[in-house]
Amino acid sequence: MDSDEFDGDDIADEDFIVAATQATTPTRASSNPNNLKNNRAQPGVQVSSSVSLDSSFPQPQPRLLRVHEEDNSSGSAQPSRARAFRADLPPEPPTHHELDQEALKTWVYPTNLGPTRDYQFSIVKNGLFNNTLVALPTGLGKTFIAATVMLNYFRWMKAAKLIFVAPTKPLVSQQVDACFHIAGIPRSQTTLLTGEVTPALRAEEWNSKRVFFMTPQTLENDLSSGYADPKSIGLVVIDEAHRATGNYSYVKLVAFMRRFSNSFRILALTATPGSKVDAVQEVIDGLGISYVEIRTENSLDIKSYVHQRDEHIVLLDLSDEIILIKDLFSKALQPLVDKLSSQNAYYGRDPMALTTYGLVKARKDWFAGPGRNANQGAKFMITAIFGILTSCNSETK
Ligand SMILES: Nc1ncnc2c1ncn2[C@@H]1O[C@H](COP(=O)(O)OP(=O)(O)OP(=O)(O)O)[C@@H](O)[C@H]1O
Repeated sequence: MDSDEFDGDDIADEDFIVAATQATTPTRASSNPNNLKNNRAQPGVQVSSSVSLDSSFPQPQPRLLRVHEEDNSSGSAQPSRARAFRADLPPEPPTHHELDQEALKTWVYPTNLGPTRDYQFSIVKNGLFNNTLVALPTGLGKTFIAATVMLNYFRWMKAAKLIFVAPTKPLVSQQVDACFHIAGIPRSQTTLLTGEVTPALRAEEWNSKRVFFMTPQTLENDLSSGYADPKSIGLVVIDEAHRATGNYSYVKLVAFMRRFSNSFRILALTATPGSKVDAVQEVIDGLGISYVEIRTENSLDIKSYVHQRDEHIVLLDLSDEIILIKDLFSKALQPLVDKLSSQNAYYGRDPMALTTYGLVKARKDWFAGPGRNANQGAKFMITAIFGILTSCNSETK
């Protein structure tokens, strides 16, 4: 997991908590889109004995707990936190996805990694029924959590597509592995779609497969070029979700999907949610998050799983090639940065010192201040420049 946070500050654990608790989660209907039978204010859960999945699942079977959702108000393993006035909302229309009514009665939880960890169980439980942002320090099993949520949506939905997106191919491959080995999602139903896959094969895969592992850019392309039908998507798992700000693909693809469908679940995962309220809020707003699960290394329920780190910092000089690339990048971006500066929209002059958060904030400030009375042309230009610099900035970090 890389550590590119918004402003390059070291993030203090207290800041995580303060930022996440001060950020607000929207309660609009779209944050809770599926209206699955289980998609109501969270009832208590009961854990029955271990059972295996139905016979359509491949061997070797993962060991699973089968959990029955029951309408009881007692016995909840975890007290439900702020259920944000959901009862005040009008009933949601039923989902258009075809559901397996029998499978909907339970959700399953793999136990083949070892004893159940309470924090993972609780995060999975909430992630299944809410559009959730999970902030969990590195190495504590986000991959497992994602695989388990994917497994349940795979069972519940008969034909809907389930998508895992991560910014790099290695992160995508790690999840493919977990879905096969931990969750036992059938290999025949999954595909890893990189940019190199030919258009003909892409169309074929979108027609025949159910579980997709991709980078956000490839998903964005497939949605806009019509290979992927946004209405067919039932779950999107977003890794490295702290990137979901500004013009980054994550935000664009979720916005695009919501134009066609409100009936898909979002599970967003990150180890570095951002230390500022605004930054976390932007991720929440950008993805339509309705629930936040946040842990730091000091959280009581994860403390015993956090290993002491032995850190040796080795500073390496940049290679000549990297220095040349940085130089060229900097020269290419300089005119844009100068333009912003001449419009009083950004005060820094060094393209390599830009930060995503700084750009987002400067854009907001400009529109609220100097740019408020600017003509339409100037507004378009400033928006375009901020857009280009934000996406280039993600690449240079
Ligand atoms: N419940 C569990 N029991 C035993 N081992 C586990 C459990 N959950 C996760 N692990 C193991 O912990 C290790 C780290 O898990 P994983 O890679 O999912 O963490 P992560 O939070 O995704 O890390 P990163 O932030 O680096 O992506 C893996 O070897 C995984 O098998």
